[in-house]
This record gives sequence, C-alpha cells and structure tokens, in this order.
Amino acid sequence: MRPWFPETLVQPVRKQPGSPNSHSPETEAGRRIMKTRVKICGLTRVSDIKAAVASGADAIGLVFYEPSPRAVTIEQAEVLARHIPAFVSLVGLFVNPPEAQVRDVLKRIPLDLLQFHGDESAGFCAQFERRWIKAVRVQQAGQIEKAFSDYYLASGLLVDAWDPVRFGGTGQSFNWDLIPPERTLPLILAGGLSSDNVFDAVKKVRPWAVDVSGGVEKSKGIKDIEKMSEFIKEAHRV
Ligand SMILES: O=C(O)c1ccccc1N[C@@H]1O[C@H](COP(=O)(O)O)[C@@H](O)[C@H]1O
Repeated sequence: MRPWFPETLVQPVRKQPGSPNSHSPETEAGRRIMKTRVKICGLTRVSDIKAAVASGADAIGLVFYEPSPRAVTIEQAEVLARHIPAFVSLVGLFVNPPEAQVRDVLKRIPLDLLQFHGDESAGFCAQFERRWIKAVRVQQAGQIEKAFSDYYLASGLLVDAWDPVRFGGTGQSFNWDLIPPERTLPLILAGGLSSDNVFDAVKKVRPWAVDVSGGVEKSKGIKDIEKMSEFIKEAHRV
C-alpha cells in the first residue's frame, strides 16, 4: 500500500540520518506545518457563505439531495456559487443520484469537487470528469481499509457515522479508533463534529481535513456565524 501524504505542502526539513521521514505527519516537523483543511457543508444562504469564507473555510458544501433539510435547488445554487471567491472550493454533495442529476448540476454550477455520500460505485463516481470524494459511513472494522482500495481514484475519502435511516448530516460521531493510521488517500473526518470536539478529533485522527454541518448550525440549513468561526479556530489550534 503506497501511503498518501502531501509532501509538496510541507517545508523540507533536514532529516537526521536514520530518523523517520521528516515529511511525515507523524514527525514533529509534519505536525508543526500541517494545517487541517475545513469544509463547512449544507449552506443555504449567501450571508452564511460570506461568514464561512471570512472565518477561513477552505471549502463550502452545497447539498443536492432533496430529502435533506439543507438541500438547495439548482437555481439557489447558482446564486450561492457567485459568492465563492478564488481559492475556496465549491463542493456538491449527492446521495445515490441519477447520473442525469449530476450532469444537470454540473452544466450550471461551477463545482470544484463532487462528494458522493451514498452507495455509489467507484465507476459511477469517476464518470463525470470532475474530481470527487467518497463518503464511507463507518459501522465496522476493516471498512475504511476496503474503501481506500475500492475508491483509489478519489481525491479523498470522507469518513462519517453510520445511521440506519439517514445517509449523513446526522450530528453523530463514531468510534475514531476504527480509522487506520495508514492512509492511501487524504482522509476527511466528519460526523458529529463541533467546536467542542474538533480539537480532540484533529489531535487524535490527524485528518487531512474536517467536514461539519450540524455542529455549526442555529437550525437546519441556517449556520451560526460564531460557531463556524470557533470551529475553524479550534480545528487550526492543534
Ligand atoms: O448535510 C446533510 O444534510 C447531509 C445529507 C445527506 C448526506 C450527507 C449530509 N451531510 C454530510 O454529513 C456529514 C456529517 O454531518 P454532521 O456534521 O454530522 O451534521 C458531513 O460530511 C456533511 O457533508
């Protein structure tokens, strides 16, 4: 298994002969230099997008899954997308979508990344000529290792809590001990994160990025400016 690590993003640090790779996140140098990326998901208002960007969000997620209380229409998304500045990524979240739905959204919304949060196959995810990440709803040991292999063409693997009814956005966390330390793709940690636990989560899991929805809301689909700002501060404090 070829471990994934963004070596180009880490300042080269001279390595002592015989010491571990100084570019690894497990080393002191890696720890000092890595900044955990933050995605805020499920925004429905321009004012929330502006606040998330001003707080330092690296990515904004729009939900194209109708049963979600955070879902937006293509028309709403067109307006929201105009407020995403350069160097902030716009992510479109789908759950088991018909192929035509993804294509319709892509025709009108300048998405940087597709997030597939259902039971989509790797072949399905890879057909849109757009970078994509795959969510795994973690229930048992070994599932994440298998997903690293099944979805090796993804730009990242998102790990979220499993729920018998809902596909995500549940506000529930899961057992982080099930996350393997060896990773072949950038790992995005999600599920029940908030400013209360994101520091511990980043410290323990050392993810490439964190993704939050419910933990920074006032009510479903309505974000709380203070909570977003506090969340990003805490994620970067590690
Ligand atoms: O946000 C939603 O409504 C949603 C609906 C269906 C699938 C995924 C959804 N959101 C994603 O779920 C995780 C965890 O969210 P939370 O922080 O626990 O509320 C996150 O990756 C969202 O992008």
